[in-house]
Amino acid sequence: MEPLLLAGFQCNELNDVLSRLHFKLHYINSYDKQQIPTDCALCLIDLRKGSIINEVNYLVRELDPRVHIIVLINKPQLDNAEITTFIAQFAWDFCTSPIDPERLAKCLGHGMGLAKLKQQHQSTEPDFPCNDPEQPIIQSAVMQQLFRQVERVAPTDIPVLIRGESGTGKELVATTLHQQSTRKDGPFITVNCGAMAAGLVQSELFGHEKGAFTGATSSRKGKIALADGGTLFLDEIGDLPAELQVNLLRFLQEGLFDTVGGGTPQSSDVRILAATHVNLENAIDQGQFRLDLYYRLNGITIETPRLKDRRDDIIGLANRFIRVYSNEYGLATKPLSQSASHALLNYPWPGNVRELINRVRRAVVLSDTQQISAQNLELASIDKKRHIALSLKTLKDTAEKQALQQAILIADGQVELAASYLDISRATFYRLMDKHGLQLT
Ligand SMILES: Nc1ncnc2c1ncn2[C@@H]1O[C@H](COP(=O)(O)OP(=O)(O)OP(=O)(O)O)[C@@H](O)[C@H]1O
Repeated sequence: MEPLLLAGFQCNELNDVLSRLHFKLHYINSYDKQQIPTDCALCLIDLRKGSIINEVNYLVRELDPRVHIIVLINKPQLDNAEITTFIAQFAWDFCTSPIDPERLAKCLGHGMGLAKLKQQHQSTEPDFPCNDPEQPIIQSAVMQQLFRQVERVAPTDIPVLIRGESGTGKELVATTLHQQSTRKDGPFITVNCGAMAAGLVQSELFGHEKGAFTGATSSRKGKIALADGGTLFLDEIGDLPAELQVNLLRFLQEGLFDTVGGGTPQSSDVRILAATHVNLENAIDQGQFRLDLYYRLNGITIETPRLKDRRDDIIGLANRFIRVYSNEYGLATKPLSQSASHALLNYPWPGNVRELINRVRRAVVLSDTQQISAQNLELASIDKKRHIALSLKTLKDTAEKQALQQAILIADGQVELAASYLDISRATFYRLMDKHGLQLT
């Protein structure tokens, strides 16, 4: 029987549902590591009293990152930023009061089954589902959804605008669109509109004839002509100079373009994909990007999410890159330590997947123990800082709660008097009682 970890339970209301499930119930009331069964795959946390949020923040850090967490809350708590942040960061699912026993039972059964499957699979294969180093890691629901969209759009010739922060995988999406299209045997040509020298952009994109300018000793094909029969990927499209925006627009409208110094319009059969990390609508408002070009490029939009918004991909990606760089440098492939996994999952990743790659590559080279540690990833101090901040907050909250309890006791349950002992108003006293889930007995 699998242990179901239950945290924060203070009432018997759910005993019926829980007894129907064939799990070994394991209640914990303090949040230290010793109490957590090592083989638990599912954890149900009752946050309806709200006051244990700091403690459960500790708890989840002690859990194996593959443990599924299900949270119970009251509907109004959806307005509480601390609680919604916790749910967004850690929960696999949540149920709101009044709890529907059928829904909860299904949720627990499903959560346990899936978590067990993941644990079994990942213990033999760290970066399920994708073992092939050429294939993207798509374990999060949001990336699975994105790649389903890619699959549907790829076989069409509709232009696609890929938007997302730097390092989120825009180029990866573009290459996948090409590989899954009918043009896959044709060329895939990338133009980085931000990286081309201003004077050469025109010739890079459209090509030039012999003698078109000083130094043009022979004629040369541009990227548009080179992409004939395949895909042209215009990266950082927001950086394309205004003059070239006009020429590109003409090509997109008429299929024709002029080489530099050439007299006869040329044609090329290409599918256009474009990517941007800047907000093109703002660029349009500021007169830096043409609205008509925007419409031409934006047949379909695909948004690549930030890494911090797809936590389920982080461990799979890290394992992938550990393997890639261990092979590249001829080193043993090491697993991530528990603290390294937690640090990876808690870090905000401003540089997205590219930053993850850099940290893992460094860690692979620097690690001199059996496992890759948070220190090797240069995330140890960040993790510690969070611990200190959390413990300070927990200490403050605990002291506050104790002071309230003592004041109620000494004042014999008279709120006015208890509030005056603590030098706070009656309203504040009630608010704090609510925060800590205290009641007058
Ligand atoms: N899901 C994924 N699976 C495997 N590798 C990934 C994934 N997403 C991104 N990467 C890798 O991360 C790196 C950065 O991705 P990519 O270059 O596609 O990002 P980008 O959004 O185009 O970045 P930029 O805007 O800086 O050009 C690449 O090496 C890419 O292969």
